[in-house]
Amino acid sequence: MTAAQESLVVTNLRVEFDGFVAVDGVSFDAHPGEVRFLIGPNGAGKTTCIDAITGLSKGTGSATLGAQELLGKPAHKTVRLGVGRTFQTASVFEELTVMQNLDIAAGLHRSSLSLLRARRGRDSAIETALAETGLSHELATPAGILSHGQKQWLEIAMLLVQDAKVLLLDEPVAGMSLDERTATGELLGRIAANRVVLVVEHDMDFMRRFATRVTVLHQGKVLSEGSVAEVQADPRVQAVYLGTAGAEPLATIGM
Ligand SMILES: Nc1ncnc2c1ncn2[C@@H]1O[C@H](COP(=O)(O)OP(=O)(O)OP(=O)(O)O)[C@@H](O)[C@H]1O
Repeated sequence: MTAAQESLVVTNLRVEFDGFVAVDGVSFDAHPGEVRFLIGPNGAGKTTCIDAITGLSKGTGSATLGAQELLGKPAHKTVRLGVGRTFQTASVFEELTVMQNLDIAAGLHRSSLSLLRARRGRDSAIETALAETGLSHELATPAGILSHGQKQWLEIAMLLVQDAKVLLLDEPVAGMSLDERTATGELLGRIAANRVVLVVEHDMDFMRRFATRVTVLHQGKVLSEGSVAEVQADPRVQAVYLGTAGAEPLATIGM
């Protein structure tokens, strides 16, 4: 796969819903080679940031991938520019096999009938995505009976097959076992080598283990940014996680 080494740069992003400012002047950047985390208590504006970047919500300010402005583009054009995302609930085709899901992602324009037939040859992007995500032994498995973790990995594999330059992952380890979380963290580290990987996550243990850089949002604004150690040591972050309903207690996040 040949994803370009372009960075995602978000500048002064603002999203308003009927007068309520959900994202208020947020700036951050994410580069290939790092596993970037966006954390914050419930309602901090994390998902809304991703929605704005991917064209699902209207935002002002700027979000660029290389020289391309993403804001204001419809969602399908953002996808074509190489920006892929996953949702908290995996959105795979449950009745189709792993291979058929990947075929669809690869945009191989086959008839419905041929999609239902076992395939002989596989293209190299699919081979690589299968190997990366550890799904090579599940080719013929209907996606609906994959484990929760495997469904998330299939979604990631679908983005890899599309050669996404940016992967925006919304709570990718929610509901996963500890082993699946570890496997996911290791997967993210591998695929981030030449792509932008931005993870929205509530799981603080996962964040501590796998984040290379973290932005903390609170009430629509950037509260803190830095390495895991830096944001954990930031008294403003500690105060938010101590005093905000819905946030995990400090003991859980190790602050
Ligand atoms: N379509 C919408 N219309 C109105 N308000 C919205 C809409 N989407 C989000 N919001 C509000 O914007 C704020 C930020 O929501 P968002 O989902 O981005 O937070 P979050 O940090 O992702 O939270 P969580 O961790 O709970 O998913 C919340 O107060 C939410 O209720």
